[in-house]
Amino acid sequence: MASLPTSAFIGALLSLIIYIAYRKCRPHPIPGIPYNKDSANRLLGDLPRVKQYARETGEKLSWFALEAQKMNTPIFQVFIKPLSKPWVVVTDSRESYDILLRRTKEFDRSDTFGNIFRGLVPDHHISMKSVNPEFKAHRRLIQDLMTPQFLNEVSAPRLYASFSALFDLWTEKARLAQGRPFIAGDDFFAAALDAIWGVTFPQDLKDGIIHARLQLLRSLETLQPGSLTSNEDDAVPFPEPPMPAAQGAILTLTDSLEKTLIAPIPALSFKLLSMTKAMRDARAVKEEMIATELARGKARLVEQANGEQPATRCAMDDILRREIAAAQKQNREPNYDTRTMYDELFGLLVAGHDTTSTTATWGLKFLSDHQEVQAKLRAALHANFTTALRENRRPTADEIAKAHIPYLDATQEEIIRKSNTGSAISRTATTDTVLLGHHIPKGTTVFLMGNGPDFHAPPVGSIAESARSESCQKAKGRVGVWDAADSHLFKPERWLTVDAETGREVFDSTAGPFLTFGLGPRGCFGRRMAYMELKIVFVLLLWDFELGVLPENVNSYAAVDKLTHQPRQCYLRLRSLRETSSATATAATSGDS
Ligand code: HEM
Repeated sequence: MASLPTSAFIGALLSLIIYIAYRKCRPHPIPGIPYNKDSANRLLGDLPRVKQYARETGEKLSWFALEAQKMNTPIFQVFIKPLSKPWVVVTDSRESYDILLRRTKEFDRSDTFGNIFRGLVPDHHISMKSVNPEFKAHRRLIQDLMTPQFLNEVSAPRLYASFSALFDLWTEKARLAQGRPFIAGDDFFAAALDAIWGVTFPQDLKDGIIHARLQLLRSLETLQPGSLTSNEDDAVPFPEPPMPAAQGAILTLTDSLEKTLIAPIPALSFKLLSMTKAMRDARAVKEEMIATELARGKARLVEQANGEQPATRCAMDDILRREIAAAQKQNREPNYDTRTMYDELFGLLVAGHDTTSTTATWGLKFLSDHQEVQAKLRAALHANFTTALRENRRPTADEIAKAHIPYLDATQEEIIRKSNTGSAISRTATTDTVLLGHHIPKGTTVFLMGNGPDFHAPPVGSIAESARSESCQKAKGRVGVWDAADSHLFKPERWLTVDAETGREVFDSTAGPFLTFGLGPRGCFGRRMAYMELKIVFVLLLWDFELGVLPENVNSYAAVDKLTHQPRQCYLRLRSLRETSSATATAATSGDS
């Protein structure tokens, strides 16, 4: 047994070791940048506060915006990852634009953002640094997918067909619901998945989720007894066919991505998550689906090269053709069954459906709540698509693509701005640098918030012009600023101005800042497709329906931060405006399967 002085010595030594370990492990603030003092004294830093906020609200990223307001500063630091550098948060649009557009040598794809995807799609370019030669090779593989030719010839017809099918489904729902509200968000997510699936693989629309839902509803004369209550504000439940296995797998896998967003050790959390049966099954289904599609694609390309089939076009076939061309140039055999192929293809499905559908579902809510915007936009559409109106049909994909309607552009941009689908963009400092006069050590993650001060709320704090970088000072005035009194409101008119020469109302894309797609060389790759998709959606939606005012109990603006910032509730109360039967109109206008 140790004598008393020895025990005291061991106790003191242990206390010292614990104290040194605590000093080492607790957050180490970057000098000069504001932070929460209590958090700096906690081993887990700000993490417990964010987690509590997330438990209470379902949101994570709005916590950062609120923190800026509480501290009244456009730059501060938070301690989210134990044993790691603090994250620096910026809520100033000029500085954020400067980092994303002009300081790309100092700031690259962030490790935090990359880690979200690294577990699920380790070989997708989204998690790679821009200086990685692999990044450029991956981008070359998919570069054609956002060209006007691919978008107009391949994407547009498929997007048009998928959303026409969705609106056919909603015509049936409107008929059966008899003026009552119903859940619309889930249908929209399904339609967006059908759409990007059909752009990526040569999938028949009839194998999609919406077609199955439509078939089921068309077979119903009326709903089950009890579905329609006497209260016209009660939401109507609709029966749903089972989710096809492959699409179900994609949804399970997409949902898993959000779990690593604020995990202390993202790789470990993803590993643990991957061990669950649901994830193992989903991954197996996804791998088999892509393997089957790749095998069919290869066979198709051989037949096409032999002149046995006309050339098909979908994203996968384009990517395969690119790989063949690259292999020929490098005098090697083409590599089809690579992780790169699997991950880039899967990445299109994930990045291409969750984001657009989140944005559009917010749009459904804004339009339902702003009857005046809806009426004005519908009038603008009727004034523009006069032939379609006269012929009592939907505008075609081609007519929509060619239309220039300032109020449509303005409404769409305002939906994108207000949706906050991507609420924050992050970058990692690739070198020691300076931000708003503060030293930023190499390796620090910087969060550029697009959801609070300066974007949707009055700016906070004040910034001396001399504290800004030279490039930021030079770019002053290139993008407008929002009126602090109404930046929180949904107001499409903020994007309109009068052309001094013609006196006409025009859309001004630089009227003010938003970060929904990120910006710069690592901004959203699919932005053009997203714009095309949203344009088709909002034209067809307002052509086909009047979106009624919703009862309060199904019209909350509460959100949940998953991979995107999604509304918790997305209901619609629809009145069909189409005089012809949906089936006839679709056949006449889509010109697609
Ligand atoms: C409204 C729809 C969309 C929104 C709001 C959105 C938002 C974003 C955001 C915020 C980023 C990160 C940007 C940054 O760090 O600066 C991103 C990246 C990306 N998005 Fe989108 N996106 C949308 C649609 C799409 C579509 C349709 C596709 C493809 C079919 C797509 C593919 C990608 C890819 C591949 C990246 C990674 C780019 C890179 O790492 O360089 N996105 N998107």
